[in-house]
Amino acid sequence: MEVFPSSKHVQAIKKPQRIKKTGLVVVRNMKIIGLHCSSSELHAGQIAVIKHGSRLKDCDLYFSRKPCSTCLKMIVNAGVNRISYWPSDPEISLQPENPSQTSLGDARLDAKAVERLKSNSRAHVCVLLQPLACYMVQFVEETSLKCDFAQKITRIHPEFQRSTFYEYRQDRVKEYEALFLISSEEKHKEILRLMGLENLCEDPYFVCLRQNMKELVLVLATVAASVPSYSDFGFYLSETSDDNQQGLTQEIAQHCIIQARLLAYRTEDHKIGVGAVVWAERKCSTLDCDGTGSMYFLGCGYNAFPVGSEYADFPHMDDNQKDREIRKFRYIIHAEQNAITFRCQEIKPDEQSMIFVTKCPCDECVPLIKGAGIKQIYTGDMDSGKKKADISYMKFSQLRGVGKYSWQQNPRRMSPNSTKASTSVENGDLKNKEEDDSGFKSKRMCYGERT
Ligand SMILES: O=c1ccn([C@H]2C[C@H](O)[C@@H](COP(=O)(O)OP(=O)(O)OP(=O)(O)O)O2)c(=O)[nH]1
Repeated sequence: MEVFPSSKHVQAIKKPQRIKKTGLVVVRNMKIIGLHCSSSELHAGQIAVIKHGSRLKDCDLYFSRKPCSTCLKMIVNAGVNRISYWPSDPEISLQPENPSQTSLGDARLDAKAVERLKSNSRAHVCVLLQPLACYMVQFVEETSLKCDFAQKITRIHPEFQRSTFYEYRQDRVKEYEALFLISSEEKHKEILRLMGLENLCEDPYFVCLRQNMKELVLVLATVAASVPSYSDFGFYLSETSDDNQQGLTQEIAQHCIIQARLLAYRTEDHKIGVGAVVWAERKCSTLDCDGTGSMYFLGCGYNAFPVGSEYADFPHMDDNQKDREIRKFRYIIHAEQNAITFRCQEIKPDEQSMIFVTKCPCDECVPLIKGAGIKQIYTGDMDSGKKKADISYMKFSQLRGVGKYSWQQNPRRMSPNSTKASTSVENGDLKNKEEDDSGFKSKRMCYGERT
């Protein structure tokens, strides 16, 4: 969340600030009800209080940094159940070279106050960092290379398959390591001690902790590399879309589809994981106190059997297995279906709502998305037009009235000389040929940034 891209509007009015952001996930009864990100004015915990108020009672909060005393006192006061945090530099930085205005002395005082609040609060404040399952990194690597987004690039640029993918991943690893890890082991230990985590400073606990943190960063980077800003690929309005609407920037669209890809790993279908995230864009920008800007989270889901069912309750067979009676399709709840069922807010008809889904929505889901009032779909369309015995993907291309942003090569760049290119729709924007040519020069433009 903390790497949620700023909207163009925000970038234009605010000078870029070197603030290390904090991400926060709010969970109630095992369901995500909020995804937040600190802004230049507010910390993530403060944003959660503004957005959820006393509804935070009994919620579990997951912070990407240990919250400061200002945030902690308010969320403890709201009656949260558990606060978990990433064991690196806390919200008020304890790194001496940090350019923030707070002095190291103040940061130490705050760390002490946080410890006091922690020991006197009913909420359980802890580090939740389990070792990854065996082969998880390898599994994520293989499935990332096979996912619809990487596959579509590979069809046109076969070199992407391995070498370029790994180059992309390496760039992401560097970016995320700078954000989430402390390179010096000694400095990391010192910070852990100041945060009251001296028990993690001894080996083998310290080595294991750093190893787990590195592996998680690698998983995140691998998933992110499967939806890269590669060549002229991006989410562009499908030819069959009749909507002339404003799409998101490529950066935001890619960020949200990466969230969906991460969710897909929670699947209960051992053959394929599908993830879906629903966001909406607020009309009134005065309410944008969250680091996610005018975007706010509505819901998310992944493909799984009905809530409460056990592994052996339902069949797990697929289309390739002969006996139709014992196939999974009549039982499994699709990612979009879970996202819509467990949404935490209403879908407002006058606002732009959008679903990000890792697989082309099937014939069960297409009418559901439209009926729910979702205005845009961001997805891969590799399965579009496939007719199978139990699950088909015929309705997506026929869908009207919903903006379909499919992962593809920029349609205008594919035929720069054709007359169609001069009036084609890029993320809903009608542009003339002059603007179009400037898009070739500017990477931002060709990725469909809004102007
Ligand atoms: O819009 C959709 C479509 C499918 N799914 C899930 C349901 C199911 O768990 C899986 C089915 O995917 P698919 O159609 O690709 O079938 P498969 O299991 O991969 O079998 P096949 O080999 O026939 O492609 O994807 C969704 O969550 N949303």
